[in-house]
Amino acid sequence: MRSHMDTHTANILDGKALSDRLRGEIGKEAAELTQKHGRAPGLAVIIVGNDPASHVYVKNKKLGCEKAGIHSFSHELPADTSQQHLLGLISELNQNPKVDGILVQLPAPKHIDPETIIEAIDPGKDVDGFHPYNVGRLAARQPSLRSCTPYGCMKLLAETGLDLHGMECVIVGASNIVGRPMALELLLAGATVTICHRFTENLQSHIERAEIVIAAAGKRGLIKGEWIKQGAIVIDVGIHRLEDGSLTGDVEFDEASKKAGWITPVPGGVGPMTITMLLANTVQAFKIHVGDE
Ligand SMILES: Nc1nc(=O)c2c([nH]1)NC[C@@H]1CN(c3ccc(C(=O)N[C@@H](CCC(=O)O)C(=O)O)cc3)C=[N+]21
Ligand SMILES: [Mg+2]
Repeated sequence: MRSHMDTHTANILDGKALSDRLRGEIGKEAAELTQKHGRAPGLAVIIVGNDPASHVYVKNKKLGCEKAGIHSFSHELPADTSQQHLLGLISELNQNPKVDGILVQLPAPKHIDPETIIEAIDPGKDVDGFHPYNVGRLAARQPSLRSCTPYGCMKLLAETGLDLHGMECVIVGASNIVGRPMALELLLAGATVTICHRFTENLQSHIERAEIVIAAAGKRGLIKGEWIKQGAIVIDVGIHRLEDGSLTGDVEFDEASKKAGWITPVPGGVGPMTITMLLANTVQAFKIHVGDE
């Protein structure tokens, strides 16, 4: 394999292939645990409203569960579901011994406060890793359930075989669900971390010195290919649907590929890994609940 410094066309970090491999391992472990404990790991998925894109994601999560031998419990609620009703359902699922993981698909309708919902989930069942308890565990270097997208990005980075200690990492985007936990993951791995966000001045100057770029701004084509440092690793968390139905990311892929040593495609990069880590977290939550940890 080529080293990360001498290429002119980037190596592809194939999230689909890595997902297939990891889901095979997760499925094997789920089968062993089902045999040993007499029940399968269970994931409850709640979706409020009828956003078509959200329904596609939820369908893919349920399909992923099925294939990995994880039982999925589906709760599809109308858009006018009250926050109180949703909190009642979460409380029931928190008590349900067959449910190891609870996921409330976001975004929820405007009359529902996502922070209140996330905090209502038992941290031991928070397979999204969004609860402040789980974010705090990661911040304190004692990770428990880790946020799926950053966790998936760490698995992709591990595929390069490179030691992350002392690497210059630049994250673009400071959201609760990607940028911030991503910084905590990279810090835990020994990297030097910069988070850029909407108030950052001269984004280009930060990208130009980055050995690892994590693009999670949610702005199509924000990261210009010519900014990328020769040989850098580029992880594109962005996902944008174009008018012709195709998907693209936050990075100018073709141009960036000429500079990067490694790059994730969109689709087929971070997206499948997010669902894979959700399945991994559900198996981990099961082990926590049955005391098999
Ligand atoms: N509570 C919660 N947890 C989430 O993890 C969560 C969420 N809410 N809300 C929405 C975002 C988005 N998300 C994605 C998952 C998989 C792909 C994925 O598999 N993408 C495929 C393409 C899929 C397609 O064709 O549309 C790919 O990149 O190859 C993308 C995005 C999880 N999210
Ligand atoms: Mg952001």
